[in-house]
Parts: sequence; structure tokens; C-alpha cells
Amino acid sequence: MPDRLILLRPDDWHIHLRDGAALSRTVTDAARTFGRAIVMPNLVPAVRNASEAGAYWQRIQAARPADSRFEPLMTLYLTDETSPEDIRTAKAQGFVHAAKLYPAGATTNSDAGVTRIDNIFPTLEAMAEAGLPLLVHGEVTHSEVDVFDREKRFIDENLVRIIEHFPTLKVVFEHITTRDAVQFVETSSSNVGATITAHHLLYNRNHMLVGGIRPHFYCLPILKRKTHQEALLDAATGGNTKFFLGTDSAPHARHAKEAACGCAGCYTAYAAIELYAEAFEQRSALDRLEAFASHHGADFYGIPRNTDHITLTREEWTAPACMTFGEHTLVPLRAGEKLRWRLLEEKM
Ligand SMILES: NC(=O)N[C@@H](CC(=O)O)C(=O)O
Ligand SMILES: [Zn+2]
Ligand SMILES: [Zn+2]
Repeated sequence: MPDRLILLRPDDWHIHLRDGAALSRTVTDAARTFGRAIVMPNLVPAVRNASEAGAYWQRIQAARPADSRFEPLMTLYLTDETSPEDIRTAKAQGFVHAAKLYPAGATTNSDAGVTRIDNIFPTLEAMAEAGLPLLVHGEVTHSEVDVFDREKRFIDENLVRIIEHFPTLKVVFEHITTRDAVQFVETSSSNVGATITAHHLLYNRNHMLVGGIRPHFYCLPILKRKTHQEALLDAATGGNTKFFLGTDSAPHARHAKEAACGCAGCYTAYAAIELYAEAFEQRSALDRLEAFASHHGADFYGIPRNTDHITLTREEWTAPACMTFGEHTLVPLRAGEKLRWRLLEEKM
């Protein structure tokens, strides 16, 4: 087992940076590791068009540490009203790299999302033509469907149909959590990829529910049983270029998580690559981490890989118990517990 890992600088293909005072926390944490990040558009109000994405891009740029070259890659939030023209305008700007499908009601700030997939078919057509990838939060929202089955049902009811209708559309199945999703991506065309979070690789629903309910493990899609966790580990460490890093780091203030009706989302950006290294080490697959973290995503999106490097050392440290988050407090995943890898200075 190596004690030191030098990796081409990774990118995060799925992150929530939030807005306002939160940006100094989230952007600083992401920029320490990642060259670029696909920035989720689920603000309130949502980022629905090129001009809103441009304004958000500027707020993120302004929150970067002084010497940072971190580059936010912006996305649009699809609604029933998003037009093909919105897509063409966004693509022409250059800083919009994808559009995100949130089924209405599926997750945090998804109320403005799409109510029926058919409503956005003309928009998806325009995305396929423009070469703008579709990012999907893949869960159905029908109240009768068990929360643990919602990803599988989304594949069967929606994803299969989208992919059949638009074979040239690039689709990223975000934060996959099941064996079903892994198999679906593996057997689909090369236009279909998936992001996998560190928390879905490291944890399963027992970690969230046995011995007391732990709100900081609550995210969507919800952690599944161990067999699904194993399938995700197989996928991430297996070398298949369709799977790549997307933290889904999704901060909520402590009071919003530790509540009778707590928000969904785990904060991992402060130690993202360190957590992934742990997961890969469990599978004796540290030699596969660089491709998953730094090659596959850029290649899928068709943008150049980074050229500088980061260094990880095997060195135990303790995660902070809490962090400043605007005027609030944030409890990160692993708060107060040990981490096995530490990020060192960058190497040009
Ligand atoms: N993953 C989560 O549990 N929450 C995300 C939304 C999302 O990615 O679904 C958030 O914005 O808080
Ligand atoms: Zn999501
Ligand atoms: Zn997310």
C-alpha cells in the first residue's frame, strides 16, 4: 500500500455551492482539491437561463481564494417552461455545460422542477442537437413508491424512454445508489455516464439507522442496503470510463439537519478526495482512483483534463466537529472523526 499518492488534479462533476454568505465556505473547500466543478442550479429561485447562470458564475468567481484557478462549470435548472431557445442561448455562452432535470418534488429545492418528462421533449431535442449534456436526479416522486425503490422506478419509467428517444443526447445519471443503476449505465451506450458520491461508497443505510438515527447521513437518493453499496464500489473501482467522481456535497445548516423534519444532503467537500481515497483503499484499488477522479469525467464531457497535480499522504487527522457556514454552523460528514488520508500542497 503506498503512503503517498500523486494524482492529476481531479474535478467534481456534481456539487452544491449554494449562494450568498455560504459561498466563502463551499468555494474555498472545493477549490482546494478540484480544478473544476459542475455547479448544481437548485438555488431559490433556481438558475433557469443563461443570464441567471452568468450572474451566479460571477458570484462564485468572486468567492474564490485569491490565488485560486478553480473554475465553476455552470448548469441550467430545467422547468416545464425551459425552451429550446433557452438551451441554444446557454450553449452559445460557453460557461453553461449542462442542464439538470429535477423531477418536481424529488429533492431539495426541486419544487420548480419538471412535472412530466414529456413536457421537456422539445428541450431535450435542442440539447441533443447542441451537444449539451442532460444531468438527472433519477428518482420518481409518486407518494405510493417506497423511498428505497424510487431510483429503480425512475430508470424503468423515465430513463429508458429518454435514452430511446434521444440516442445522441449525453446523459449523466447523477449520484447513483443502486445495483440497478450501475447495470443500467453499464449496458447503455457510451453517451450514458454516472457520478458516484464518496458517501454512497463508504456507507449504507445501517450507518444511518442502526443504534440511533443520524441525520448527517440523510441524503437523497437515500443510502441503500449493503449489496447496493458493494455494486457502487465495484463500479467506481472497476476502471469503467462511464463512472466518475461527483461528490454531491450538499451543505445544510446544523439546525436544518438536526430537526424533526431534517433536510437531505451531506457535506463532504472539505475532505472529498480523502474520503474517496478511503473507499478505493478498502478495495485495494488506489491505483484506479486517478482515472475515476481526474480522467473519466473530463473525457465524458469532452473537455481537456487538468494538467497540474495534487498529493495525498497517508496521515491520520480529525475532521472538524463543525464549520462556519455564513452566519450558521455546518456539521460535515465524519465530523469529529478520523480521516486516513490528507491532502498536501499542489505540485505543478
Ligand atoms: N443530495 C441531497 O440530498 N441534497 C441535494 C439535492 C440533490 O442533489 O438531490 C441538496 O441540494 O441539498
Ligand atoms: Zn439530486
Ligand atoms: Zn446533488
